Amino acid sequence: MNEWGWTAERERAFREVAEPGDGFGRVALEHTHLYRIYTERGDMLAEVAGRLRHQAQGRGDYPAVGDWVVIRYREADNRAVIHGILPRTSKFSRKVAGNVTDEQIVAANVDTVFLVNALNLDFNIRRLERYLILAWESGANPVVLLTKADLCEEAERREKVAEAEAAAMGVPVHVVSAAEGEGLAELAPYFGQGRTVALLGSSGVGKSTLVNALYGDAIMAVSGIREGDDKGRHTTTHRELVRLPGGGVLIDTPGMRELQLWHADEGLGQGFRDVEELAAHCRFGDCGHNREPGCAVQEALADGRLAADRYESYLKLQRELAYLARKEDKALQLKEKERWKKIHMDVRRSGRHGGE
Ligand SMILES: Nc1nc2c(ncn2[C@@H]2O[C@H](COP(=O)(O)OP(=O)(O)OP(=O)(O)O)[C@@H](O)[C@H]2O)c(=O)[nH]1
Ligand SMILES: [Zn+2]
Repeated sequence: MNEWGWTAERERAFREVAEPGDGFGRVALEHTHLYRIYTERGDMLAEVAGRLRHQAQGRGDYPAVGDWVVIRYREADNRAVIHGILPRTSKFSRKVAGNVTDEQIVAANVDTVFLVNALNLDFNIRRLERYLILAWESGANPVVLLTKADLCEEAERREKVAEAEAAAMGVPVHVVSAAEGEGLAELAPYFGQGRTVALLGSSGVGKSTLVNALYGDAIMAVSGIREGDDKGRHTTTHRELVRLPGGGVLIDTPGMRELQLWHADEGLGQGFRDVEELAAHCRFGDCGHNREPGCAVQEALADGRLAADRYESYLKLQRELAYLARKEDKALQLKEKERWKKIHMDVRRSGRHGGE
């Protein structure tokens, strides 16, 4: 299973919890109540054990694409039952739709996340900053991909690369053209044996085209068995985690396309290390960076070491995160209130029974 990302560290974690006869697998797809997983015995369907379901406190406690799970084989129907999830080395999560702030994992155990931006018209440095925050928060290593190089003049390209490098602060930046195959060879190191890569980027930046280019002609071999649908046409078997023919594992889930900033204070700090480092030099620990004397941020803004629009962007993201945190707080308070109401009712109900 090494080619799927199984490591000695995961083996140790598995040994700690596994019982004799247990196996392990990696989640490739989530259906409504079923998971498609890769195991030592091949590709199979798995369901979540009742106990795991009862212990789950939120959706984040359920398996997600990319997870390594502890399973028990069910010989009778060649399925498996998932009994546990091994510790995640990284995770991308989003809020569950609706009011209550619950976490849904959209991809787990990602080593490298490609932050995909197109070099033509929709290149946007502010969006890249958001992606970087998300990436730092996830625990995966970000890599910036600037796609559609063939649609961008040389001079403009250099300028955009410089902008991206400034925002990315040490994160590698690669220029590629999936259409012309340019720059793809540079990406090979991220697809070493068992290394997992996920893609993050808005619609139309060229993610699917890039995936196809990375697969090369082998896409059919990777997708595995062809299944006939009821109209008699042939479709490939859908998986959200697949192995590339040259090595490496690729995660491409729709959920990755709907990621929002959430619980990203740490990511914000890492994505804007320049601002945070300046702030650490302000005279006052609680400096609001407005008109306080000895404000290192204002000084840097004044002498141009910190660009005004970058600082604006930082403030905007900080406000956004604070807003989300307040919203979540409210949701939690409501949930707590509901819980107490229910306990109260249960107590009353049992009291009434007791009096009969
Ligand atoms: N010229 C050029 N066009 C490209 C390149 N990569 C993708 N495109 C085109 O850009 C359009 C969008 O590409 P997709 O690969 O579908 O983009 P995506 O990011 O997967 O979009 P979603 O599936 O909506 O998330 C398509 O018309 C592609 O042909 C490239 O390197 N050069
Ligand atoms: Zn300050």
